[in-house]
Amino acid sequence: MSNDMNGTIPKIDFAGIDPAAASPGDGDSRWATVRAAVMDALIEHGGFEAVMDDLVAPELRAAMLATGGAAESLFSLPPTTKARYTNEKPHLGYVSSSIPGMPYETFSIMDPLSPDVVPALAGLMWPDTGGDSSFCETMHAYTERVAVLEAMVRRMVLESVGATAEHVEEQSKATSLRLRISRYPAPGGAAAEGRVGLPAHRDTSFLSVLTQNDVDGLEVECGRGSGGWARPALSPCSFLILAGDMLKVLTNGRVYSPLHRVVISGEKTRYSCILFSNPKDDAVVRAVDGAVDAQHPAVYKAFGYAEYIAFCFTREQYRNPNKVEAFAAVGGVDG
Ligand SMILES: O=C(O)CCC(=O)C(=O)O
Ligand SMILES: [Fe+2]
Repeated sequence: MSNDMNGTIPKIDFAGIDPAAASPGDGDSRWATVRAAVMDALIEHGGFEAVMDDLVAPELRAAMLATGGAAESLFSLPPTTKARYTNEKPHLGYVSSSIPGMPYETFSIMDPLSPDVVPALAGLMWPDTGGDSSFCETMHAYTERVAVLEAMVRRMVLESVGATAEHVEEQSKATSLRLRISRYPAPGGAAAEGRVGLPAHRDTSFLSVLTQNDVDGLEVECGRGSGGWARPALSPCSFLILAGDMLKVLTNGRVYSPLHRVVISGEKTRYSCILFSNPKDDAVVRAVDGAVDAQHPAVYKAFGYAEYIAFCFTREQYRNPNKVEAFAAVGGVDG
């Protein structure tokens, strides 16, 4: 697709980190080592591949993403059925791309761990059976496991910029999760070079944790835009972590929010599953106290997340790759 595909992003092994430990604490040297690697990767590239063998059991992963799994069963429904999953917000619910040559479809599910949310989706999709219980169980179990990794990485970042345990806790309460499941049909021989499945953009989230079936496609800019593009080949036990614009704000600009895109080639349909963490709509987003000092003056003004999202969806801003700078940079746009 691009002539600049020579980038790489770091791979970080989470072995030895116990996600069940309520309080890994500063005395835990393995935690501190992984935390330092996470922070370096997010500062340098805004993303990394997390390898965590025991986070999601192979059967659960297959039930979600393999042939016949929850993602495939959802997208196999007739278009009129899928279209029932609507939301008044433009980025939520079921969306199919209206761009010719880009037959991408996605379900964006707000608060996927709230007990009624996935059953409500299943009830709309399979009204005759009142919702499919194995679908609901798979979606819930999968999201719960990936959320453990998301919370760990967010905590590592916050600790790295001086947040106290209370602040980490407070920040968690102001965070909501969104699950996005997407399908990118195989272009087949017609697109030997690859077809853009999703144009380059930055995520508005704190963090995005991505898994996929066995079809690669995600490309990430490296080195804060100066290191070429990487196309990580994800293994079944790896998770691609990307920082979004809101994490950049929390860390007072230290963490980078990389451009990324999806480019599809080959004969096999790609399914991806992304867990996003975002500020709640009524949250005020501002840098963590410890991230602002004499050496690091505030880069962004504090702002309401709902106002920011409304700004992102205006016609003028929709394609702007530097929305957070346009909205909240101290002293105007500074890139
Ligand atoms: O589906 C993917 O691989 C990436 C999608 C993405 O970047 C997004 O939904 O924000
Ligand atoms: Fe994205």
